[in-house]
Amino acid sequence: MTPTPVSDGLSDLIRARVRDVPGFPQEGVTFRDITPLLADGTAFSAVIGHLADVFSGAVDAVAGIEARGFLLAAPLASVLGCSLLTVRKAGKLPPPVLSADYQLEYGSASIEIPADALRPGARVAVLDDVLATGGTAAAACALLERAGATITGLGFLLELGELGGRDRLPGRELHTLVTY
Ligand SMILES: O=P(O)(O)OC[C@H]1O[C@H](OP(=O)(O)OP(=O)(O)O)[C@H](O)[C@@H]1O
Ligand SMILES: Nc1ncnc2[nH]cnc12
Repeated sequence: MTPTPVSDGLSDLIRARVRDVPGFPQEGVTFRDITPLLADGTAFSAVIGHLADVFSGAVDAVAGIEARGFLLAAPLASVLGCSLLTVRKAGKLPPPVLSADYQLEYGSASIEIPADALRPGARVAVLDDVLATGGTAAAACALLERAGATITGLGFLLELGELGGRDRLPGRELHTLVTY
């Protein structure tokens, strides 16, 4: 993949458009709300353009993690002209599925993909809005690898550094646009 530094302008724009909400969804958590960024077409296009530069020519599929990961993965797959794969919360997909359980910063959950989602060796980029504890992304990578994927790298709009998500993803190529 192309090493693609995030420009100061893009980094500043993202920070300006992310709203911090202390105490949501529970005491002790500061929620990073990306909806103002999504509402700014210039900022959102710049984010997708940056991710396209990072993953251009390096992937066969982009996997987005439900729900907010879809918001990045779908436009990115469209720009790259590659497959879009949706990694869904449990119970949404018809069988046969592959599943993985994981812990969140505020709860636990399961994700699923269709059992025949990928051809063996497919090069996959995993996309999500936030890297927090890394549990979701680690589970998604494990699940996709069970389905035959080669994980090219992971892309995140935001990384919450103090939650140590990187440590759950050793040896993975991580691309985060802004770190808090
Ligand atoms: O690094 P982690 O600690 O695993 O947390 C990151 C995940 O948490 C959020 O999803 P959430 O499960 O809140 O779902 P949503 O996208 O449907 O809002 C976020 O969109 C990531 O998927
Ligand atoms: N603090 C946070 N803000 C937004 N999304 C999150 N996903 C996990 N932790 C989060």
